[in-house]
Amino acid sequence: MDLHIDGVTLVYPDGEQTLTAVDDVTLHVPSGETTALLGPSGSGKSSLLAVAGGLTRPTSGTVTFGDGEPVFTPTTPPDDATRVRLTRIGFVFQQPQLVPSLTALEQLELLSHLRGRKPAERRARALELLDAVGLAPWAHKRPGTLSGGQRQRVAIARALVGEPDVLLVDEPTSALDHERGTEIIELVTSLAREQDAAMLLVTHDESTLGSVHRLVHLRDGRLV
Ligand SMILES: Nc1ncnc2c1ncn2[C@@H]1O[C@H](COP(=O)(O)OP(=O)(O)OP(=O)(O)O)[C@@H](O)[C@H]1O
Repeated sequence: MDLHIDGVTLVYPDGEQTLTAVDDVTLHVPSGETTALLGPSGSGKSSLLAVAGGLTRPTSGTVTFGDGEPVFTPTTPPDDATRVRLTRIGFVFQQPQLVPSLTALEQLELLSHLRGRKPAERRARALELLDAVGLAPWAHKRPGTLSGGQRQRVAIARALVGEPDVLLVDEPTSALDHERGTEIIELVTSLAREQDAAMLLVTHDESTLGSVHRLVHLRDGRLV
């Protein structure tokens, strides 16, 4: 489903003053495509992703999926935002943020459970995705015995397990070497395309971006 960010501004309180982290950004990511968001440190990339994912309410502007009503606005109640996050958005963060005591398979099954899937469906879907990210042989391993790249693959599979409309990915390769980083970006872009999810990817590293559809640059909170 398409992701529409329309006229989004995010202002943080900053002592006596305010700081405009995102300044009137309008961005459209078509279903099945990946847009990479580049820009120097502090330019507002993570802030824009937080608004797109309903983690932070915009000060003004809206976020809409497909041609429905806006899902995130300055007045969206927190419970509504939580429900949209759980059912329609997949997140991949810089650190995989896996549960240490759960196996790769269980990490995915837990999320499916939270999304209300039936047990038999959960297992089949989790195994299918672990296979898609090349981790079928590691399905019963816990995060402590996986490599950094393998852990990030589990996080990608987990983000996709609920068939999200929108996939939001923040610097997924910062803990990996260049070759692993390129592989991870290619993998997540191709899975998003297969599932018809609109994907917004934040990164510093332009050299890993051969597989994305569009690059946009942010500077001082504005698209340039
Ligand atoms: N919770 C917050 N409260 C106040 N100011 C914030 C908050 N989060 C971020 N900022 C400020 O907003 C601006 C944009 O930060 P943001 O983290 O979005 O940038 P970024 O482009 O993602 O940076 P990086 O590449 O270093 O992660 C910065 O000036 C930052 O200091």
